[in-house]
Amino acid sequence: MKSTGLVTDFYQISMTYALFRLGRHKNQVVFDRFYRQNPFGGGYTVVAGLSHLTEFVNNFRYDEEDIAYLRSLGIFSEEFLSYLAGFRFHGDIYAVPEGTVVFPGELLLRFHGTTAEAMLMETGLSMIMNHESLIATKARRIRTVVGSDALMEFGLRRAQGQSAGLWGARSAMIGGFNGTSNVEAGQRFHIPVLGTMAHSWVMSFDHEIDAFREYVKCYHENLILLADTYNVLEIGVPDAITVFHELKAQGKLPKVYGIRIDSGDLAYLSKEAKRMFTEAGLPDAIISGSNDLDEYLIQSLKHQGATITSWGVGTKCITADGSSALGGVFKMSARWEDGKVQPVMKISEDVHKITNPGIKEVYRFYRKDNGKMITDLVCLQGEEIREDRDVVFVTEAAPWRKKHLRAGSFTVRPLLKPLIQKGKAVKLPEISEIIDYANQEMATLWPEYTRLVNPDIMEVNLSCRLQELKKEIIARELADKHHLT
Ligand SMILES: Nc1ncnc2c1ncn2[C@@H]1O[C@H](COP(=O)(O)OP(=O)(O)OP(=O)(O)O)[C@@H](O)[C@H]1O
Ligand SMILES: O=P(O)(O)OC[C@H]1O[C@H](OP(=O)(O)OP(=O)(O)O)[C@H](O)[C@@H]1O
Ligand SMILES: O=C(O)c1cccnc1
Repeated sequence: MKSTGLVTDFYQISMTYALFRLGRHKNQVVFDRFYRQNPFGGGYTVVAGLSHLTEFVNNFRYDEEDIAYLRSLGIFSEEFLSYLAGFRFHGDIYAVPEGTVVFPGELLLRFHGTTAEAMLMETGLSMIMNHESLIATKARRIRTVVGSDALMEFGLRRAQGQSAGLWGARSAMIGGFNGTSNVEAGQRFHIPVLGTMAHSWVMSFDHEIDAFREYVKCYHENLILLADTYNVLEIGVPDAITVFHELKAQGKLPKVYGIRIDSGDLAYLSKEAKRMFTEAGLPDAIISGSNDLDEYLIQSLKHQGATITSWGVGTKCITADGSSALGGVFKMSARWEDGKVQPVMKISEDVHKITNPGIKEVYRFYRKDNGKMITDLVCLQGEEIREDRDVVFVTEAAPWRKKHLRAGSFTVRPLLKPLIQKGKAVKLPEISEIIDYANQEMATLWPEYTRLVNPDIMEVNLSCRLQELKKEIIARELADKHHLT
């Protein structure tokens, strides 16, 4: 596999070089990954990207041609270039598993390594997780409105590049799609490849009915005929009915058969088509719909009584229409000084940009009686969280607001799991397990958090000890700044 060492921003390499010259590149640090705002104005984000991330880390090295290119810039010493030539990640990464539903401000990934490792790898790590989590989230929004209908990912032709199409298709599966038209994704990730037929097939014949007849001679299952090349209700549906009657007479009508409508008024056309199929004795015919669909259009079509139960979604999912990026960030939270760990934080004029210091864990609380999610807690490593003790959450911005959980009324689990240990990736779950887990995760959220517009936002709590540590660091920094000590 190609090396990924150059998949970074130039400043990461120039800073690493400067640290190298100072002899500080091997200092140990901890970085946190989190995001500040849900995409699409929604109530959550779905984590995706860890499989790609482990590939990225495994291949993070500088090959001869990478070194030759860096040498050609005429900036770096030979000593530094030979350090890069031997560079490998030896640290640890803990991450919230793919398919987990997460919220703004909470810790999603904790990176332990040298300063050089953190700097060189930050950009690629963020790029992968921001992209794939964004697509998984868009897909999940679409899944929440289609219910149990079939959902096909059709976006490759409109994806922003091959890699976005490939990894986007995998992310869409984590977000709840049933399969993809992207054949490379089927091969790489063992996910179902699905599809119907294009106008080019119908237009390769003089008459639409010939195109349908030849297709059903060749294929005997999943016979979804594209019915809108000429006129859905006057030509497409009658032709499909004729062909399905012919198959029925031969005892060859499969379980899955029907039409796809890709233009016009999808509500009206699908209702009429369903009526025509039913009157023709084909009530099981599936009506599939596509054409620039997204979660809002599908919701509207359902409200209009559309009879579509199989949805093809391309452009709007693969390009994450409505939110061009997930703004996940990667910030230092601790560093080692003279063998001792020092919590650090970014103090900003903009209160939203203040970070949380120290080595932290994140816990999720569920109601014991119905399994629904209650809240999340970010705390310092070593804080004891137990199901047999009461827990009190204190709102950071309004300390008079307290929420009590009685011992025995909740279950709790840590969200971060080891992803890379001493530079080696742990075995990740199969995609089918990730998909099952993602579906279970969503089921723990009340619908108030999953509605498309103005959803409730799950509160992420900071433990009292973490809040204290933050206050201490801020007070110390401000005192230093104003020479008060
Ligand atoms: N009943 C409906 N209510 C709301 N929007 C609909 C309805 N039916 C279709 N749409 C959506 O309206 C948009 C425009 O549909 P239209 O058939 O005009 O598409 P088009 O892109 O012009 O057609 P074509 O794909 O043939 O070029 C599409 O996104 C389509 O999914
Ligand atoms: O609409 P999307 O959600 O992106 O789904 C994928 C689209 O790709 C195909 O269209 P094609 O490229 O043939 O062009 P068309 O829009 O003219 O049908 C297909 O017929 C869908 O309309
Ligand atoms: O299989 C299909 O129907 C399909 C595939 C890609 C794009 N549009 C439709």
